[in-house]
Amino acid sequence: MNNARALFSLNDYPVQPQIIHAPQRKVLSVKNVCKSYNAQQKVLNDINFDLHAGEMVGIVGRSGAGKSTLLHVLNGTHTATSGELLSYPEVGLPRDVSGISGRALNEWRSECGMIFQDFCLVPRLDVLTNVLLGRLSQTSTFKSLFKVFSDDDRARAIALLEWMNMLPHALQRAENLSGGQMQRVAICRALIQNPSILLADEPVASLDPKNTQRIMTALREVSEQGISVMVNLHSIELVKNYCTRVIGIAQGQIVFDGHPDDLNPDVLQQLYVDEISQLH
Ligand SMILES: Nc1ncnc2c1ncn2[C@@H]1O[C@H](COP(=O)(O)OP(=O)(O)OP(=O)(O)O)[C@@H](O)[C@H]1O
Repeated sequence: MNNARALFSLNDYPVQPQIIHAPQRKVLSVKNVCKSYNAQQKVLNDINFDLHAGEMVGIVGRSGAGKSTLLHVLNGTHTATSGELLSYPEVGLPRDVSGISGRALNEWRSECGMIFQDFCLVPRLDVLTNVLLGRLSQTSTFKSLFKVFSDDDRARAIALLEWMNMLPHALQRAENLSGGQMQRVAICRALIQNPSILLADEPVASLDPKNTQRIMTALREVSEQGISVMVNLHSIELVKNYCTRVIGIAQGQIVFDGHPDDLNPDVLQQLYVDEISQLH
């Protein structure tokens, strides 16, 4: 069991953030990935990077640059038009997870968990059940039909909710939560799948400063436990405060990949050139 898999185990609870020093194990290699939704536009154009355990990577770029598309392609919700996504398991050989389907794709989506912009919670179900739904891909069809979850799953869901200060809301319907609370539940649901990679698509887009800080701190704690976190952000300040690495995308291409401290005015100009020129 690696650090990521040990995360939030009941024995270790409460979580003690563990500082992990580079270099870390490679978990994913993105090679020459392109994505087009139609013949007119290449939304992702020759994307290449390696992802390592425990990294907290901010993805930045102007609206429409391709940030969401990148996360969807990594998680398999959208299929890459070309290129490879090499997943490096703890044991065994790397395998290309682009273009997989069926059960293999479900397994990959558990391994590479995603928090979607609209949370994707089931409004009429309570918070605890919403978190447990994250276990469905690892539960038999019969059990998932009747929402039968093991005691271990329940205990883990409760531990995650407690970590996120959401336990008092466990029996409340998801539809009655605030945006920040929904985001916290969505994080718990992604984590109950024991991912080695966690993708978050603009998780603080509509949150107030307190909830923003809470969510970003939680994501950083997750990364400190050895899970690779990739998070789409519109705030350079948040990238500098929370991320260990930043990937800048402009028109579907990576134009910067490095430490947040190295984001200089030239890079920012390149990333946000259209938005800046529109202000003048
Ligand atoms: N499902 C889709 N079908 C067709 N085009 C799409 C689809 N999803 C995104 N696009 C287009 O791909 C481009 C990149 O969109 P994407 O959502 O990845 O950008 P983004 O950088 O995440 O933007 P934002 O910051 O506004 O969320 C845009 O031109 C968008 O219109």
